[in-house]
Amino acid sequence: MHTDLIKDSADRTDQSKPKSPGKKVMPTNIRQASTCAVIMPQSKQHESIKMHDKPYLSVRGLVVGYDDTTVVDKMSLTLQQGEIGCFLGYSGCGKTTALRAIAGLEPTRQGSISLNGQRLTEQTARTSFAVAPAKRGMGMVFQDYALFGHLSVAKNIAFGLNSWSTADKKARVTEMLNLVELTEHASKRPSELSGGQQQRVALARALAPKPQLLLLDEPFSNLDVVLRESLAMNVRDILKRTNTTAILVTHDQNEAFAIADKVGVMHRGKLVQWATPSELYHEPISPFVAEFVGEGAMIDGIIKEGHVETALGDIYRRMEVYDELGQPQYCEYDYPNGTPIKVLVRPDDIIHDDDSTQTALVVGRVFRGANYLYRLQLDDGQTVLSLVASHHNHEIGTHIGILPLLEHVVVFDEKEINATTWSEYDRSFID
Ligand SMILES: Nc1ncnc2c1ncn2[C@@H]1O[C@H](COP(=O)(O)OP(=O)(O)OP(=O)(O)O)[C@@H](O)[C@H]1O
Repeated sequence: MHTDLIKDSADRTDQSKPKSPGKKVMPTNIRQASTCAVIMPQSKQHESIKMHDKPYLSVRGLVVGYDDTTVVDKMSLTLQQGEIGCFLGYSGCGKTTALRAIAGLEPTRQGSISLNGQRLTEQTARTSFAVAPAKRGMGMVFQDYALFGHLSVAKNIAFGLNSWSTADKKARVTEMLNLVELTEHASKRPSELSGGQQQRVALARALAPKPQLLLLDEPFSNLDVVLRESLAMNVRDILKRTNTTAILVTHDQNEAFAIADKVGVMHRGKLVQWATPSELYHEPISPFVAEFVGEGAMIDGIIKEGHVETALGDIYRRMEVYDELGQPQYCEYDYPNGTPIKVLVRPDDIIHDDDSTQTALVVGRVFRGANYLYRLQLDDGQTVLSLVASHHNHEIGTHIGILPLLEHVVVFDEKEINATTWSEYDRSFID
């Protein structure tokens, strides 16, 4: 509903609308949604700004399946050169199949893939062709690294450089060893290295031939959980230094957020949302994404004139609206009074404040080192989460003061299919 194009002719350039979403100014002329231009989340806003930049990687309507089962269902995404993308989702949702299809290792049933201006595959009613995997200029890093156990680290890295001159090959291997900080281990066999070091050899081997696109399938899954996030940051650093465009598959959200510029949440073969980590967290497009990415709670709300009533208090609404150039505008939404909605409340939206008159009952807590994650019950029985510095140690069964900061919330309509990002009005204009 709200994410669709809404017809406008009236006054797209109305000067009464504030131009910055951060600026707390109430529009003098509150209007209905039907008089506004385009309503879309910020993720789409970025897309619209980049609309005219030709993407480096473009996947359009990709369908992949086995027998009569569709495993990847109309996947579309783009990446600019040097960007790192990631497929994130539960086991069996189709991440690896999508990656393998991009590599050309799985036949596609529909759709097209283009990389660096070259069409790699296209399956339509009229055309059907696919470039062979070896000719796609892609590198792959597998879950088990697939290193050659009988070859040294240096020879593993040189493996894909057969067509290079001896001098160029030597220089490239030296450069790669340096990049992944394994120079002193050049003559060792993979079995003499730690898991993290083996993973870096696999990365260096895949990067050595300068692939146009690097594909990484769960590259950290064999490693210590504690090390994964820092290794993911390390890999990101290497990819950024070499301006490598890459796609990674993982089911670990922290890993995805640590490494990727764009994360695609997959659910039952569909790419539900393709956006930056911050957009996924703050502007999830559906309740599935909201619940899958990050922690939080959905609480009930009801539309009333000028605000939304919730158990945490009233939220005064201002829906963010973007014109066709992606510039923020403001607009009233068109939910009628009395419409029930869901409001996404993240743990950082609920601030603990001993002086607040609003309180909630502590019904659970998890120690997280620097923080406690408290589960708090509101007066009407609904629960929310709150991140509180760990020196505030409150027992289960006690009441603590809370200050809800619902200045920027995501709401879902009653059918739970449409998300809208709202900012709060400055209440002083309304009181
Ligand atoms: N070669 C195959 N033949 C038939 N079905 C397959 C084949 N490969 C995968 N599948 C099925 O396709 C679905 C998606 O598999 P895929 O490996 O892409 O999922 P995934 O999201 O990568 O899972 P995981 O995180 O467990 O690796 C699964 O139901 C799987 O059983």
